[in-house]
Formats: sequence, C-alpha cells, structure tokens
Amino acid sequence: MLTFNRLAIDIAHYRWLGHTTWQPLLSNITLDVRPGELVALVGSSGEGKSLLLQSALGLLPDNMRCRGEIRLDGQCLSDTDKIHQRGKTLCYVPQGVSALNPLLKVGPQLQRAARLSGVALGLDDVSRQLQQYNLQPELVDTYPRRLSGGMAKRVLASGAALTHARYLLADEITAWLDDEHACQLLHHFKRLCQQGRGVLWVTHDLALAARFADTIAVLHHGQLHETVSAQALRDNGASPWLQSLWAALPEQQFIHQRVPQPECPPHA
Ligand SMILES: Nc1ncnc2c1ncn2[C@@H]1O[C@H](COP(=O)(O)OP(=O)(O)OP(=O)(O)O)[C@@H](O)[C@H]1O
Repeated sequence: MLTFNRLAIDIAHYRWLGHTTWQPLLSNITLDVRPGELVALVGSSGEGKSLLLQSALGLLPDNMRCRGEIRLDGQCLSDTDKIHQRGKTLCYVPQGVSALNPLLKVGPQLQRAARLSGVALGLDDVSRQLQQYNLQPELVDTYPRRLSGGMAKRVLASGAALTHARYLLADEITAWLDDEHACQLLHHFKRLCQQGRGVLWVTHDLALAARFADTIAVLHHGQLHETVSAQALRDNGASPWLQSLWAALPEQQFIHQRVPQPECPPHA
C-alpha cells in the first residue's frame, strides 16, 4: 500500500540576509492507495495536487520541503528511497507533455521507461500497446513534436502502463481528451487496477471520477477535506458540499441548489 501519512508541503520565502520563512501549502494529508484501487484526487487549480504526487517521487522543487511520512508497504520512504523507487515501483505520469524527450522517438522512449521498471520490450510490443490506446502503431518511429496534445497524453499514459510499476501517479491523464478517448483511457487504467496495481489519479473531472474511481479524495484550502467512495457519492452519501458540486454537473441535470460552504463538517 502507498500511504501519505500526515504529509505537509511548505514553500520557502526568501527574505533579507538569507532569512527564510516557510508557508504551508498542504498540511496533515493522510491518504492510502491500495493495490487494485483507483483513487481520484480532486481539488481546485493550485491546491497542490501535482506537488503531492511529486512528493512521493522526491521531485519537489528545491524551494519546497515535505514533512510527515510517505510509506510503501508500511516502510517509510527516505529521500534516497523515493529516488530509487522512481520509475520502478512508483511511476509518474506528468501533467505536461513536455515530459516527452523531443530528441528521442516515441518507441525507444517507451522502451526506456519500461526497462527502468525491469521490463525488456521490443518495438513490436510498444506498437501493440499504442494500438490499444487508439494510437497508430507507426508512432513508435515518430518524434514527439508530431503528436497532438491529446495524442501525447495518451502516449505518456500508455507508456506508464507498459512499466511494471506497482503504483501509477497519474496527473490529469484525461485533460485535453474528448469523452470517448478519456473513457477508453480510464477503462485501461481500471484494468490495470484489476491486475493489482494502485493508481492515484489527479483530475478536475468529478463526473469521470465518480464513474471510474473507487475512492475520491478532495483537497481544499491545503487540507484533505474528505475521502469518500465513488459509490457513496453516487448514492448521496458524501458531504453536503461535495454532494452539491456533484448534483450541479451537467450529467446530473444541473440540479441547482445552494452550495454549502466546504468548511461545514462533512455530513453536518
Ligand atoms: N517552484 C515553485 N515555487 C513556488 N510555488 C510553486 C512552485 N511550483 C508550484 N508552486 C505553487 O504551488 C501551488 C500548487 O501547485 P500544483 O501544481 O501542485 O497545483 P495543482 O493543484 O496541481 O493545480 P492544477 O490543477 O492547476 O494543475 C500553486 O499555487 C503553484 O503556484
């Protein structure tokens, strides 16, 4: 199990004469991702969702510090462990497509990512994987600059799935995708979960989260506001605030009601 235990992330503010103050971005985040589970992490833009994923991989920028614990199968990860697990046990699917190396063709790039997790693949294997993600197999022989934004997102996601990493930390994998491609991609990720992998998926799409995730974790004002099963949300069992956001989605016929303040205790 991948566990964030009372995780906090602070940002440094440098002042005169080398004096530094730390401003909290996230505090007291406790969240589990179990093998076989798809956890959706939702929250407003700038809440710190991407940084939370990056903290597990030792990828926080130099001007940030992380407190609390990140545990893998019960064992607390040191900074060195995080670097060691990166790409092997924990695979990051970044939000930006600039993560693809512009100087390396897609096929060798995905082969390299798989190799890091201990899987040796031929270009034929990569082509087949691309086809499963509705991409042309010839893309193995293509440089990333020839991919559209949505194609590049699917290349990144399909590449992560090719690795043998037990946990995928997937940052907005469905952004820039139409509904059909987004659902196809999430069906693939659900299948990875059925095979025993754990996925922590950052998204702004509550409708997709309610449909595909097992658990939904909501960040608000630097805290974990609530963690609820997607089934509970669909059954009207989440906090009044989250339930109202859900009810206001087009998929729910925009049921209009006053949105309670998120500060209300859940289920108040
Ligand atoms: N190197 C940095 N120095 C200072 N602040 C930073 C740095 N990187 C990110 N931030 C700030 O940290 C906050 C959280 O960023 P993060 O990318 O995690 O947000 P997010 O929840 O993923 O947002 P979005 O949904 O828009 O992708 C933002 O306010 C961002 O400006």
